[in-house]
Amino acid sequence: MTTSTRGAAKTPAVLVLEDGRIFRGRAYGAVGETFGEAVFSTGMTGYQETLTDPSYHRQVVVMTAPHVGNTGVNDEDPESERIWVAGYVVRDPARMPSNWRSRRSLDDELVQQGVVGISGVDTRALTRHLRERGAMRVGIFSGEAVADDAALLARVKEAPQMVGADLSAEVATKETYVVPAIGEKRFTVAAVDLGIKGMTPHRMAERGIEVHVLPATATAEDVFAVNPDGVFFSNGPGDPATADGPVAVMQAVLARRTPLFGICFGNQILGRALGFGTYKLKYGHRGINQPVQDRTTGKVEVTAHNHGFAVDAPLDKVSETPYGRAEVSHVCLNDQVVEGLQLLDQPAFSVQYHPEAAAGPHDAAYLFDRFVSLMEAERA
Ligand SMILES: NC(=O)CC[C@H](N)C(=O)O
Repeated sequence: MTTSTRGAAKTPAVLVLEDGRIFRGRAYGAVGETFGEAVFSTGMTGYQETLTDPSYHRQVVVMTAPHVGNTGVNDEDPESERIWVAGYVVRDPARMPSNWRSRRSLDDELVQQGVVGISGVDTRALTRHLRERGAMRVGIFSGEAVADDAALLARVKEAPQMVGADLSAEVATKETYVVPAIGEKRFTVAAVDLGIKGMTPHRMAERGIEVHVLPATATAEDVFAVNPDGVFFSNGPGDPATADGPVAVMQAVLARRTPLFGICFGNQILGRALGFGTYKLKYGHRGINQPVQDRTTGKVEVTAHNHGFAVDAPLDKVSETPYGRAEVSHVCLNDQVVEGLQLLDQPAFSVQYHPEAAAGPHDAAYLFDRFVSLMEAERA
């Protein structure tokens, strides 16, 4: 591994997809090797939020925006304590970052955190390949890790798959912590951390909520011990089909009829708790300009997404579930994928996308207000 970005920029690197397609470029960030699921993000801004989103654990992120790193790295925008992406693929890294908040270059930050990346890749061709063939395993190799292509391909094929991956406990807090309400405290929420982003409790705190963030392994007793007005299930990495523990906790919350809100992985958990299945999308939704319709109001919002799986629920009818009637409340207008669920007989709902908007448009901020309204109604 090198700490000299200047040196790394000259180090050859190779990206090997599991179907044998190979892209050559130069080392970006740390020199070495890494493996993960290759996914692409179409966000033109917000690379710090992307890199530090725990939902990207074990994924190698390909940026479709051609210039990355232009605004450097600041201390305000990270969504967690560290970079979580397994690897980073860019076309043309900034040679000279410039922004009033910038503290260091993205290249240096990747080196410091040991994140292996590659630059100089035709990210448009790579993205088209992933759109056609679907998300798949990938390896990035630079420096001494470079070997003959067949040997590298064999190693990529040995890497773990995303289907069946149970990853929340690897990224979530080990200890409960409290994010205090900003201003007057109005509600207490128990938030089950499956890979939570920092902006999520912040958006609740802004609304007078004291947020108790609990580990992914929290039991229903742990959740109720907080005496919550509402319960929240966060975003997170991995395959929702493996999340039996959080599904059981959510079912206990539904049985008590405590107001409930879920984001992303939390939406998938609600789907499973209601008896729906989940499935892997061909190449997922990752970006900050995805059009979603709120079917309860008819309004279309532009939203931030990061999901590779989705809930399999009927779009055209109300479903009977063990917890009363449920319906699909939000749908993605690009591909009709389920983007939200709501119960009709009790205060519970979730969305597959990111109303905390870090990074992303703020169109969906009203969902935090909807959660507050459910808690208000329960109290009235
Ligand atoms: N951001 C998330 O919560 C992602 C959820 C899940 N890991 C998926 O890929 O669909």
